[in-house]
This record gives sequence, C-alpha cells and structure tokens, in this order.
Amino acid sequence: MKKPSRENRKQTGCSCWGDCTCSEKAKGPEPWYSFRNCVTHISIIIISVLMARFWLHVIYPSSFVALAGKDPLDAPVWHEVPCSNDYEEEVFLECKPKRCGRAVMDNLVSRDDAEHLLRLAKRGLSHGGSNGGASILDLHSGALSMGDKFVNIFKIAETDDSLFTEEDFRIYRRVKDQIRQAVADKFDVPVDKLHLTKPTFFSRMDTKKAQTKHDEYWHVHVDKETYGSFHYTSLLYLTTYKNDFQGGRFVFADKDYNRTVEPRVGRVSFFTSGSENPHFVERLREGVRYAITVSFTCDPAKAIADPKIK
Ligand SMILES: O=C(O)CCC(=O)C(=O)O
Ligand SMILES: [Fe+2]
Repeated sequence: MKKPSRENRKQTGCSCWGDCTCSEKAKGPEPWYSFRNCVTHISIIIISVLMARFWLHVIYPSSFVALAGKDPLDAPVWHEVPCSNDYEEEVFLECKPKRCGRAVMDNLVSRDDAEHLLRLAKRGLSHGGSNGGASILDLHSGALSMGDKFVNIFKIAETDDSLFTEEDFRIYRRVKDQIRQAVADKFDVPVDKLHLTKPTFFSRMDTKKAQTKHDEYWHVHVDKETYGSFHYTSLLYLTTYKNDFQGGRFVFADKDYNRTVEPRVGRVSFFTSGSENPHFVERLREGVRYAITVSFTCDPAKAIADPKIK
C-alpha cells in the first residue's frame, strides 16, 4: 500500500501514535498504519524484550535466590546437584562423593562455641592482618596475614602466654569433629575416611581495597582446583549478615541462579568441593565478616593433624 502523505493522514485521522483506533474512525482510504499493525508491532516488541531478558539471564545469571536466608533455619537445608566428573579418576571409593550438593545447618555448633571461636579469631588476627580486605589465621601451620605477607603466629605466642589457651584448641577440635560427623552422615562416608586437610583457617574480610590476589575473595572459584586436596569444604560463620556486615553473602554461582547462603553466627554450610559447586563471596560494603573454612580430604596422604598449643 502506498504510504499516504502527512496531509492525507491528518484528513483520515490515521496517526496510530496516540490513537490506535484510527482504522475504525477512518472513513475513506484504508489507513497506512492500522490498529492491527499497531498491536502486532507492540507484541513483537514485548516478545523480543522477554526473549532478550531470558537469554541475558542464561548468559549472566544475575538473579539471586536464598538457599539459606539470614533468619534461623527450622530444619537443615539440602540442595542436591549432579556431581561433576572431577572425581572419576580418583580411587577413594568409600569416601569420594557418590552424590553432590550443599547443606546448611544452624543447630550443629552451639552459639557459645561459635562466640568463643570468634573471640579467638579476633585475638589472633589482632596481631597481624593484611593490607587488603582479607586476612587469614591458620592454627595448623601458624600462618597469619601480615601486610602483604604471612608471619608465624606461634612465634608471636612464644612472647605472649595469654594468646591461646588449651580451652581454645579443645573447642576448635570439638567443632571440627561435629562438622566432620555431619559431612560424613550427609554424604554417607565412614567418618574415619574423612581427613582434615590444609588449608583450614579463620578468615576476616572487610571493605579495605585489595592489595594482593589473596585479598580478592570475590572471584568465582572451585575449591578442588584452588586448593587441590579438598573433597568436602565446610564453613562455620562467626558473624551475621546485615547485623555485623553488609554484602559478604556466600554465593553458589549456578547456571540458572546465584544461590546465596547468608552467614549467621554458628551457621555451618558444607558442600562437595568439585566444579559442581563454583562459588564466591560477595564483596563487603560495610563491617567485618569472620568465618572458618574447615576442609576435608579423602586422601590420607593429604591429611593434617589437629592443631595443638605449641
Ligand atoms: O568464607 C566463605 O564464605 C567462603 C570462603 C571460600 O570460598 C574459601 O575459603 O574457599
Ligand atoms: Fe572456596
């Protein structure tokens, strides 16, 4: 159909922009832009926007869903995911994951123990701390972040008798054993086949600008690749999201959604360490976040001993 002149359109009242019923009103020649055209074009635009949103979501899953929100859980959370083939070549038949996924529990570790460990973490880390936003204290090797390096906390303890007590280590071991038992139960592994491995450490994260790669805790990673020996990773949170810090949620970067675990004092989260569980910690916007990463391996050659007062 020939496009009418502007003059002609005025006469027929056929300007769909703002008047989509023009074709009904129009007497005379059929309008060049009818009501039906208008509806078709608007539908195409809506469908295109919805499809673009869908594909963007597939390529960049930006939607966050909470696996475990900040409030106390009534019951443990379990989210099963298909295992990656990361374990196929491995020989630890009784121990390596037969099923994979993530669990979150609020009633495993007592609040008293979590608070005791928080005081221990603060005391230890007060003797060091990185220049960037992430510091660690490893009571097994003694590694403590200091500036952009590490020092040995046990050297510092030699000159400060009150730094660690027997009670600190007793609680640390008890909590580690509670978590180990829960991992063994959930993944159906004989508990004596699960060995503590390194690194197992306290972490402190804050809003300081990163100075080294160690400070950049917000990158998606797979623990089995990053740390080598891990089969099961667990985390015990010592501070609470939104009360003690903003940002800092733990995030499983799944293909469909980012699934979050919001830290709270005493909350334990554990998961299989392969590439079925890529994850990161959201950047902190405010406050300070404390946690312990407790790591387990099936490989007896990679086992580490419980920490002791030196
Ligand atoms: O602190 C956390 O929530 C996670 C830390 C982490 O991903 C790790 O230690 O590998
Ligand atoms: Fe990790």
